[in-house]
Amino acid sequence: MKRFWPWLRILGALGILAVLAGQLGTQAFLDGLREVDATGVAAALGIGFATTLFSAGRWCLVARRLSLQLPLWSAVGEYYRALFLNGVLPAGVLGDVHRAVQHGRESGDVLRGVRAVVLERTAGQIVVIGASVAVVLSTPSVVPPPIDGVVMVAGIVVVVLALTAVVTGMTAGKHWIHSGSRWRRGFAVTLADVRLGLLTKETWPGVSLLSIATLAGHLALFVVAARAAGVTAPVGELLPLMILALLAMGLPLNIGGWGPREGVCALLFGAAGLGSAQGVTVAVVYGVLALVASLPGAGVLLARSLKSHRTDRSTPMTVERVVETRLPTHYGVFRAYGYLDADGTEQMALVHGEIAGFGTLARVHSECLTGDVFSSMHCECGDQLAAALRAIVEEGAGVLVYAQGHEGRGIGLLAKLKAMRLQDEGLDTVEANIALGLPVDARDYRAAAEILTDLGVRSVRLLSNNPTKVDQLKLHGVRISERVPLLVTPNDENLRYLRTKQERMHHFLPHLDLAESSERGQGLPEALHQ
Ligand SMILES: Nc1nc2c(ncn2[C@@H]2O[C@H](COP(=O)(O)OP(=O)(O)OP(=O)(O)O)[C@@H](O)[C@H]2O)c(=O)[nH]1
Ligand SMILES: [Zn+2]
Repeated sequence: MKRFWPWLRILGALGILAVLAGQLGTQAFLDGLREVDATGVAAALGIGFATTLFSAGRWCLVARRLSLQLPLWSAVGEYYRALFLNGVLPAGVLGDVHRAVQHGRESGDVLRGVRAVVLERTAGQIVVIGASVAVVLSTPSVVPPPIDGVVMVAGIVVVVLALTAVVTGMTAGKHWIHSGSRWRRGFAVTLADVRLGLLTKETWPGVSLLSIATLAGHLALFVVAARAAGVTAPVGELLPLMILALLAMGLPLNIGGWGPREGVCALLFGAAGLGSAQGVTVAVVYGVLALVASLPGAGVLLARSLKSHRTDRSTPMTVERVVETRLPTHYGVFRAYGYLDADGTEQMALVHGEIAGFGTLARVHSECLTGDVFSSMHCECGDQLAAALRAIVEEGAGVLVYAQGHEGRGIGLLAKLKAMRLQDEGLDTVEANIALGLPVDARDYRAAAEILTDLGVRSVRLLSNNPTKVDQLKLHGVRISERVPLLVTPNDENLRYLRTKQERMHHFLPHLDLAESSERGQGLPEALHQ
């Protein structure tokens, strides 16, 4: 079924267009294509910019609430590219799928990235459905059956789903967040994201306003299309028809929005006495203008592919592989690779099993003498090192790069010890570095990135909770297909330190919240431990 669905959509859209062409002749379509002039193109680009800005703003609001970084201008670029791809590729959603997965990968959390896009698009659809219900209730005379019925059913479905989400979120969701079952926990996390992304007072007013502004932009483009097609009816008379046409574009049976829109316009314009053929012409002009409005997306697509082509060209390596030897450990047997980096620092990587070039499970572990060797409870490095080696062996293959020169987040061992003393006196881990006149994080990831490349790793599933580490490795050309959490149980000694990492350095440490809300001493769900 999955394989046939895209073809079914295309066949559905083509079917609607063919029926319309059969009944009304192809003239209405040809008229539509002919009516687009320079003024129409300029209006489309201007309105398109405004609607893209509003939609991208909505995406930023939702994504940031889900703790994903997303600067507005990069969101605008991605949105443009998605609109263009939605318009030119079959199925009408591939651009959005690409945007969601890409952003999720860049943020190190694919599922969250996808949820952010689904939520912001859903918010837009809910506003269109709400406006359509308002049309049916206020001017039922312009909505012939079966369109009125379909709109009301859509409205009821939205209300029921929203109520179900709220009620389940307040009941099962609350308990399932602690469940041992991955599926239940996934469901609870999704519900929590729906609440965070759309329903809290920090998001819903902004998301609603931006969705209404986006809808207003689409309607303005429709009015431009109607005027270009020679329709002189007052805007007030046209708006209800256009709202319903926009709703139809959300139906799955379309190609880049084409198909249902033309069908619904033919029906509605016919019922309003404006002529079915005229309706199809308006819909076709709208389709062409919408495609024009998305054209900057083609520019973004080109610019991004040129950029990735450039970064793909290999830059000279600064690390030198010096030695390779077998290293049996308590966790399993590894191959140890010794390198010298550009500063002459000795580096080492451990490889287990046959690593695939893509999606390799990898850990870039910053050296921590106190944690890794002496099992210090001030930080969680030692436990993470053990958990990472265990996870790699369990996986059957993977890499651990032990990054020397990263001690104390790059400030060195003695400075770290001083920072730890300041923390005993009450400063937090960030304030302590600042008080010493040192950077909060001075780590350089170039050598680690080059070692991964040298070992033939093309993309990694990175064991880390640190978004900056993800960004830094990407900056040095490492492709990160997924960020895999590496959570270890906190103890009384490091809870405050971990909280600071969560709050001030934006590390993803959701288990701290779970630990706090679960009964004291009960610990964490076992599955959270790697
Ligand atoms: N300056 C300073 N460095 C510390 C402190 N505690 C641990 N470190 C160092 O922090 C480095 C680890 O960085 P973290 O920020 O804890 O974690 P991370 O490696 O960036 O993130 P993960 O990949 O999630 O483990 C190690 O090199 C430790 O030596 C501290 O209190 N002050
Ligand atoms: Zn440490």
